[in-house]
Amino acid sequence: MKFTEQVWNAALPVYEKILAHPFNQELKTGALPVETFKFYIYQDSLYLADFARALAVAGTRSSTSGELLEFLQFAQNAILVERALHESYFAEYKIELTSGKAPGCFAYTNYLLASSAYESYEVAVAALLPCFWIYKRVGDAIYANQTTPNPYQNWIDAYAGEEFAVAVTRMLARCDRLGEQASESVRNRMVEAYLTSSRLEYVFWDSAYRRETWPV
Ligand SMILES: Cc1ncc(CO)c(N)n1
Ligand SMILES: Cc1ncsc1CCO
Repeated sequence: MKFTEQVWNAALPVYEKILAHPFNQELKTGALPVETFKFYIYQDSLYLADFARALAVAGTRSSTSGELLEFLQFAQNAILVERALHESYFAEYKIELTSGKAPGCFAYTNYLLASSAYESYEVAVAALLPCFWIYKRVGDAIYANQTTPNPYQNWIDAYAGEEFAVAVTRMLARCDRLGEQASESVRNRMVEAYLTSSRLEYVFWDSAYRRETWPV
């Protein structure tokens, strides 16, 4: 079985919970409170900044310049997407939040940064896959069932769009190649990393929905 098929099946219950989460259900109908969306966009800007670093670091751990280039391009896009958030949503919604990472964002970004530096290249890449693939699937599912007009149309269009799809396809092909070449023990750790990041995707959305703060 292809690596991506294997992990999709392994994390399917997590994906289903993500899709059913009230954050995504309300994003789809447009009923999500704007304050919740602002909190999410702010956390996502903090996320994307570290996600870009983790992509770049993972790239440096590969053994080919083709892979390095691929991950540096992903990293560059993540920085551009982060900057676009400032030009669009931060300006439109006058987001001036300074609270820093909520616990959910903190957990996810630090997991990605740590795996990119301290896990093997293959495991680091597997940890980065849900960021692409789950967002693509969530974006497509919301796009197909959305209420229009929808105040969150731009967000939906970005993740259901062609440009994002190209990056996701490249990442899926990369992961299948790595999974195919990996030893059984490395492949098992890749599956585990994919599952952990999938859970952290859920945690991130849930944190945004609750506008999570530190308990102390
Ligand atoms: C939390 C999170 N995961 C994935 C993506 C898409 O890369 C994003 N923007 N935010
Ligand atoms: C996965 C992902 N999300 C925002 S940018 C990016 C890398 C795509 O090039």
